Amino acid sequence: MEGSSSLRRANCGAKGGSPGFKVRGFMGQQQLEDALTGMGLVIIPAGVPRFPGMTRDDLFNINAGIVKTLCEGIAKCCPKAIINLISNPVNSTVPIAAEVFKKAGTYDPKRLLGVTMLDVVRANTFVAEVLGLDPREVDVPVVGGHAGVTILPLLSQVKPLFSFNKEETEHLTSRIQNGGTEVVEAYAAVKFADACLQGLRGDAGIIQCAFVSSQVTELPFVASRVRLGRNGV
Ligand SMILES: NC(=O)c1ccc[n+]([C@@H]2O[C@H](COP(=O)([O-])OP(=O)(O)OC[C@H]3O[C@@H](n4cnc5c(N)ncnc54)[C@H](O)[C@@H]3O)[C@@H](O)[C@H]2O)c1
Ligand SMILES: O=C(O)C[C@H](O)C(=O)O
Repeated sequence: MEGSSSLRRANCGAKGGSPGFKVRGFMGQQQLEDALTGMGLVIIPAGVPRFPGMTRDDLFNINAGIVKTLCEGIAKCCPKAIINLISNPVNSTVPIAAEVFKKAGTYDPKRLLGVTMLDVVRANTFVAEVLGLDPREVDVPVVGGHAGVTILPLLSQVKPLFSFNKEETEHLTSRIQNGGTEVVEAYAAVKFADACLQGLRGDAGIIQCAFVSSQVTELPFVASRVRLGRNGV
């Protein structure tokens, strides 16, 4: 077995038990072929996530190798599968997968996709906030890549149509481009608060935790200062 690597495989149409599918687990390089053989869709979220202060590019050295290995397995065991790459940096893991498939002679650009839907969901949410609408009523086309300035929200094409001024356009573009960083920092803050609460168990006294975002200063929930008492109050 190789570390904590794990692969999950869902079989649609299995009999009995859960309605319509069952999940099986596989571990390590030696079970990779069993996990992949016969698959029509492979979704890859394997690899390390980033921490505050990191860019997605900082994940390249580890995740590139993981994606390469998995794609070599796909080329061998399920060359016709549709591949959804979630592992970051998506801007690089998709080209890595493409090169693996080209080398194996199985490359089909229509079956290789980088997952960037979060950019669209966040764009709809942030624009809806400005317009005072439900995000489900808003449609913001987002093109380009999945990192910083490569994420390009087409604010002139928003539905319902709206003409944003320069300040709104700059604010929304920046927030959409940095939405992932916002989430990474908020998640770290929540984990930190949780660790503080765990640490308080059985302790008398009060500790103070400062959550200071390095990049996103507008967000009250990221750049907040919390005072935690013995019961987390
Ligand atoms: N494209 C997107 O929209 C998007 C969204 C969220 C996360 N991500 C990226 O997805 C990746 C995973 O993020 P996460 O938050 O789920 O991390 P996580 O640490 O919660 O999960 C990663 C999983 O990968 C597994 N893993 C590690 N090495 C592996 C290997 N060699 N083979 C198979 N599995 C392996 C780990 O055991 C773990 O279960 C990160 O690179 C993150 O940046 C992308
Ligand atoms: O930003 C990240 O590191 C995770 C993911 O790519 C995201 O956009 O939320």
